[in-house]
Amino acid sequence: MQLGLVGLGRMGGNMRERLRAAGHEVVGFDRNAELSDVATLAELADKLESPRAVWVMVPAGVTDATIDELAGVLGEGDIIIDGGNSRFSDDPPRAERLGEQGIGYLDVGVSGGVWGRQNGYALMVGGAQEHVERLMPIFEALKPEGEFGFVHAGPVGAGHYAKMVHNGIEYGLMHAYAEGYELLAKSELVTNVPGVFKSWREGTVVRSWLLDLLDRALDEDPELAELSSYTEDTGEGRWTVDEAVRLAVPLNVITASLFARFASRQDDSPAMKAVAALRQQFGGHAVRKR
Ligand SMILES: O=C(O)[C@H](O)[C@@H](O)[C@H](O)[C@H](O)COP(=O)(O)O
Repeated sequence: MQLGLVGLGRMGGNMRERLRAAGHEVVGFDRNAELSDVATLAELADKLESPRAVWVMVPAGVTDATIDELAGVLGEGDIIIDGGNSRFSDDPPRAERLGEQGIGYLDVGVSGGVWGRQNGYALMVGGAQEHVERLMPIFEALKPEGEFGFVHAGPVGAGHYAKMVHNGIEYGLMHAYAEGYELLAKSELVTNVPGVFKSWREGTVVRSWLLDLLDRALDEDPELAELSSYTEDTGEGRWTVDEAVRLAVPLNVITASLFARFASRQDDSPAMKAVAALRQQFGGHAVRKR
């Protein structure tokens, strides 16, 4: 089938390749003319037969502006799919705005990163059944082969909600492996830390794709000596914790792993300076000066 694809960066560009390899006709647009198949969104709309489907794969900050611009060149019966990491609460107002023009909307949480082109992308979809059915050939081509990797999770917003929780789990899992790494690296007994992680890849209870990727990273740099510990986040973990607060769900592990990222950005901790100062005040305990 035909699909418009807006945003041809690391994710969108690879998705275009996977879809074309499956026989779909993809018309891609990107602000970077070198990546783009067409010069404007209007040209993209012209190249597609009605009713059109256009998948948006842009960074979360520019999604609404992109969708609004796109809505200006689409019309009744068309569908816009947002496959970026948008906050789930942005989806219903978007769907309502588009619905006033007769444009359908699906939100899709897409997981798989740069490996998706080869392994397929796990898809978590929110929206109306009739819209999901229309996009099924595209979903089939993008998803991994096999039984799993696709869910119609619920109405508009449910796809991004499922992806948000997925990413919260991702934070927690990564952090558990990371803490195990630090303890092994500090131990006086274990001399082959990369070897321990490698051995865990088969047969153990903790084998997983993230573990495989940590093994890969340790193959490249056994002591992670090249890296700084500074770790970014792009919002999904914060939204997960916001939801946990709203619903009073005790998200101990995920919250701790989010806060560990914040701590990773500090050269010095103002909070721990305050603790050191207080110990000195009440107990005369020694402090270290800078
Ligand atoms: O499932 C995935 O493919 C990843 O989760 C992907 O979506 C991305 O790498 C994260 O959004 C990074 O999120 P942070 O920047 O918050 O770690």
